[in-house]
Amino acid sequence: MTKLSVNINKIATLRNARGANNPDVVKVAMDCERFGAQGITVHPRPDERHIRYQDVLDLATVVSTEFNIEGYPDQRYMQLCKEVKPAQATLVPDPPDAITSNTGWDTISNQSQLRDIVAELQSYGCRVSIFINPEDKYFEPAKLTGTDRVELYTEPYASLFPKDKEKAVKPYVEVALIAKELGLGLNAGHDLDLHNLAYLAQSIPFLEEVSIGHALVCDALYYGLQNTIQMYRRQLEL
Ligand SMILES: CC(=O)[C@@H](O)[C@H](O)COP(=O)(O)O
Ligand SMILES: NCC(=O)COP(=O)(O)O
Repeated sequence: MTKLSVNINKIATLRNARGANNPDVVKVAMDCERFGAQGITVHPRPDERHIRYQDVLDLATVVSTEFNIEGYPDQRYMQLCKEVKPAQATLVPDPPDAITSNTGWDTISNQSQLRDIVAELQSYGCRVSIFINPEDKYFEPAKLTGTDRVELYTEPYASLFPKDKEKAVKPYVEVALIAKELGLGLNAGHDLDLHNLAYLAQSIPFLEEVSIGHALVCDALYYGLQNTIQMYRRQLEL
């Protein structure tokens, strides 16, 4: 069964809008777990516009499910992972000014850099996942970095899904089979929501984890956080 990791970046965005501590991201993370989240994901960015580095340290003391820290592996990210030792470190190639993640790694030209980073993170006890586009050429080079998993960048799937879901999922199913053959674990994320999630999970039955933030937090405005998490969990159980 595919696990649901809730990305709480957008909770921090809301908190930061007023400068005080409402909503409290630590409390929300604990509540997400109580409501059924099987992991908590954060993606601190250098400008700390949502999750702050201190939040990550605070969350590390309370998260009892799987803690997943995403980010570009600069010095600060590596130091954070060394200190926190999250269950999973997800490497994302975002430049510092990216509004949100918009592509996966070129694992061909960055292979030796990634190999060193993966080895360092694994030496801290982290499982490592590399954010990757659904293009077959990136998978063997990803395997050669020593990474444990890859996370499929699902924005292209999500944007095509309303028009043609079969066409949208096809490249993902193809690369998922390559990943499986190579012995790479498989995660997915970005722009997944209540409409497109079940079809992806059913099309790739060995998908291990999805991380979902933006749409889930938007849905929580209408359905409440507890209901929403349960609704997402049910999509993964269909
Ligand atoms: C890797 C990925 O797809 C997510 O981490 C996404 O980048 C969330 O980050 P933001 O919340 O900053 O958009
Ligand atoms: N890794 C993807 C993630 O954590 C959440 O992405 P989104 O649901 O906020 O687009």
